[in-house]
This record gives sequence, structure tokens and C-alpha cells, in this order.
Amino acid sequence: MSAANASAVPRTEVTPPPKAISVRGLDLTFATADGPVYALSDISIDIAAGEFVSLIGPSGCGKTTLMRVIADLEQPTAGSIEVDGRTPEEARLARRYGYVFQAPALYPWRTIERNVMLPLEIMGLPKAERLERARKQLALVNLAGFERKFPWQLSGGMQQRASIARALSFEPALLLMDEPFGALDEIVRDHLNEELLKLWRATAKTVVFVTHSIQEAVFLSTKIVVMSPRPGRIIDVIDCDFPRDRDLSIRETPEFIAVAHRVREGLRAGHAYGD
Ligand SMILES: Nc1ncnc2c1ncn2[C@@H]1O[C@H](COP(=O)(O)OP(=O)(O)OP(=O)(O)O)[C@@H](O)[C@H]1O
Repeated sequence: MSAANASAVPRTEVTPPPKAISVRGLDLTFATADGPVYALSDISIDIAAGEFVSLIGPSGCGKTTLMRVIADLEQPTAGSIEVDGRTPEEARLARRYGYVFQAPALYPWRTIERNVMLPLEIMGLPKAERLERARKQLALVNLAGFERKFPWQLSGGMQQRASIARALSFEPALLLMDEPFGALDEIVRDHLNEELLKLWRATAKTVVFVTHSIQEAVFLSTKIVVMSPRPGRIIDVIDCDFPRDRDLSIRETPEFIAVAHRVREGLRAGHAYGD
């Protein structure tokens, strides 16, 4: 093809997906009475919009601290971070993320529906809209029919689904989940993992998920960030290219086992004996 013809061929631009989170050279040192605690050291990572990223690592490697920096609940000592193209503070004020904790933290005197409506009440939305949004989110987490129950009338897994609905109530682009299923038994956890994947596919949210479970990280993620303590740092970033509509049977495949093996090796390499 001549140069003239080549220039006539329309070029298909491949635009990379927008970045949901971009972290560069981030450090966070806590000053304590016993001296400095190096919670995060030289953390750099990019998370594209729509990704499901798990942070895995032993206790004290800085997973929660990193989530709290993203959420503007801690300030880094050095480095830079953008959340949804803004500062963490701007992202927090624009309600760009929802946060799910290990404990469901629902108010026992409020019904499930009124727990989910609470952030919307604080936002000052009219009652009809609050109700409509709460019902929509409760249906998404398969709690339709339980709106008028109180938290203590639901199982632990159902309570955690309600807290996910609450985090989604103002429809944030980003969902931060800090060991949301850590306190649940394995069968319930498996079930909620499948439900969470469905929800992620249906809503196209970006998810950052903290876990101690290799199986959970590999099953859920498009990317796994392996961390190690003292100082808290990233020691491996693993892409998981499994189809997005995976089910639990994928855990038996050689590809899954190979990724799980690499995560385990990373954890082992970063493990400080004597912890
Ligand atoms: N507010 C704080 N003041 C002082 N040290 C802190 C503070 N918060 C966390 N740390 C320390 O920072 C390090 C990282 O803690 P972080 O909670 O982020 O770890 P983690 O990986 O989430 O642990 P876990 O898996 O046990 O939840 C730990 O050594 C912890 O003791």
C-alpha cells in the first residue's frame, strides 16, 4: 500500500479505560509513642474504571490504611493519589465511593430499608426518592421482601448484603470493601462471592476489595495486589484474565490454581518469620 493510501485508511483509536484510582510513590508513616510505623512505603498502582481489584497480605501490611487513604480518611506522608481524576477529598465530597466494613454496622433500631435510606437522608433527598433508591439497591442484593425487617431478624450474610446496599445507595462509581465477608462461614461466603460478582457485572462499578483469602481474591478479581508488612509495600500485581461471568467451578481449573499458586508464592516471599 502506498503512503498516500495508508494515510486514507481511517485509524481506529484505542482509548484506554479511564483511571478510577492512580497512586504514585505513596508513603504513610504513623508517628507513635514507640517510634514511627511505616504503614505504607512507595505504593504505586493504577486501577482502571470497572476493574475488580483485591488487596491481599498478612495482618499489618497496610491494606486498610491504603483503603482509608483512597477514602480520604488518612493523609499520606508522601506521594500522590487521584480518585476518579480528583483528590481523595474531592472524591469524598462528591460521594464517588461507598465503603463496606467487615462488620455490617447497621443501626438495630432502624429497619433494613431505613438503614439503607440513612445516607440519603443525610444528603437531604426527598422521602419518595430515598425509598425508591433503597428498594432498588435492596433488590440488587437480593433482599427484596426484607425491607421492613430489623437487622437482628436477618442472618449475618443478609446483614452484610444490606450494608452493601447502603454503600450503593447514592450510586457511587467506586465500591471500597474492607474484608466484608471475613466473619462469615465458607458456604455463605461462597454464595456472597457469586452474588457480588453478579452485582459488579450488572453495575459496572470499580471495586477495591480487601481479603485474607487467596481463593476469594482469585475468584473475584481482575487484578490482585499482593502486599507485605514492615514496611507495608506491594510485592506483586497479578492480572486475572478469567471471563467476567465466571462461576465457582472455575476454582477447579488449572488456570485458577496457577494464579492462586502465584499469590501464595508472593505471600510466602513477603512473609516475615517471627510475626
Ligand atoms: N492510627 C494508627 N496509628 C498508628 N499505627 C497504625 C494506625 N493505623 C494502623 N497502624 C499500623 O499500620 C500498620 C498497617 O495497618 P493496617 O490496619 O493498614 O494493616 P492491614 O493490612 O489492614 O491489617 P489487618 O489485615 O490486620 O486488618 C500496622 O502496623 C498498624 O498497627
